[in-house]
Amino acid sequence: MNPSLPINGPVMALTASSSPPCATSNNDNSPSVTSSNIIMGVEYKKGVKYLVDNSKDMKMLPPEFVLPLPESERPSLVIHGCIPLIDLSGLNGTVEQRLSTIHAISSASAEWGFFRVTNHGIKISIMDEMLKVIEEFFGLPVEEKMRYASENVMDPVRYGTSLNTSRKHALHWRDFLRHYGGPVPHSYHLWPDNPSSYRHVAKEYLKEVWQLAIKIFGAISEGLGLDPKYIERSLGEGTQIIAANCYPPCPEPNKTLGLAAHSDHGGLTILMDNGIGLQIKHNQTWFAVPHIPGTFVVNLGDYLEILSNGRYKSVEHRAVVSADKTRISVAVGQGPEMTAIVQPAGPLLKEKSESKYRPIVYKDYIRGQQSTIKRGKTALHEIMTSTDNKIDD
Ligand SMILES: O=C(O)CCC(=O)C(=O)O
Ligand SMILES: [Fe+2]
Repeated sequence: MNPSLPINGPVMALTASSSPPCATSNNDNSPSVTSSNIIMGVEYKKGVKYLVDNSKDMKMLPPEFVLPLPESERPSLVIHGCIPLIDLSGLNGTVEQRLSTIHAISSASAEWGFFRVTNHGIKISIMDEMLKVIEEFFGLPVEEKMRYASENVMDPVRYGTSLNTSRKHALHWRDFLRHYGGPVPHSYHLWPDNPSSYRHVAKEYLKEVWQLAIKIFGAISEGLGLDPKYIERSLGEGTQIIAANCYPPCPEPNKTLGLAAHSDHGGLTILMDNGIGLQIKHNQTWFAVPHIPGTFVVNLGDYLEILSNGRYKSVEHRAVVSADKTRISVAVGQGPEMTAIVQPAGPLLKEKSESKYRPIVYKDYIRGQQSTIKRGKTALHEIMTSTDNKIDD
């Protein structure tokens, strides 16, 4: 990568299910997990689904999962509606339509760091197939999933639960499968081979998602006044990471989270799911993201916040859980190649001293961000303020 490089639509009515939260808190890191790996007689590292399936009649949330959330951060304290929705077909339309779509993407990126897209060009059939193989994966016997178990955050393929189980932290109600994708699928031979169609379907899906990301990166580049290929070029060979999440039904959903508040490390995360659960923080308020089949949710990650020198903000988001439904989400992050130096785009700075972020190698940033049990945007704030390039975890 070149070292100098590193959402508008119908606005729905606001309907508050309760008053909006106002305080930000990232304090979900109380060390409440005991050194034992056993919860209710079950090895919790095998996953929340395994725990639920093997603890008869779980009526209360095991204390290890109780997150010390202040009242204002409770999952049910959320606003519904008002999420930007962008019709991407405008990018292939007339000059006016293109400009108006680019404008919509720029303003959503600046105001929300988040938007939803329709007419994105990815067939519904491949989206459905991808969701199906992920559902099948999480439904496999635990021994099969544990073939991919790893606590090393940099391993190319990982099955696991909560955040980072090598560190003590209050547990999160979530199992995950993560692995690298394309654009060059180096680790393809390590991807799950069960279900048997997994590799084929995931490869196809990840290729399509990468192309969609490149289209949106182009619009974002133009919106920033950069060459349309600027961000694409900054990615070099690029890194794509899929994080598929499974959130089983939870006995006391208001006391825990599937995934605590965080921002993603890459440029753009493109996400689909099979139900509601994603929440995003906007103006210090948590908004519930509705589930609209056939559309994608697009999150701006830290890489774009840094590249834009803070003009666009990576969105803080979290996943809440439900009392009666299993939710699956498939989040795919697109970022630069691992050795890329992440820093603001040269053409956006008149003087070097205008840079608000210290340069950092992308791999080091991911390692720090994934290892930390501090949540929110702590990793990003640390590279804004620290005098060295190390993220303190
Ligand atoms: O499940 C969700 O909606 C959020 C997933 C997510 O934020 C992630 O995997 O980074
Ligand atoms: Fe995320």
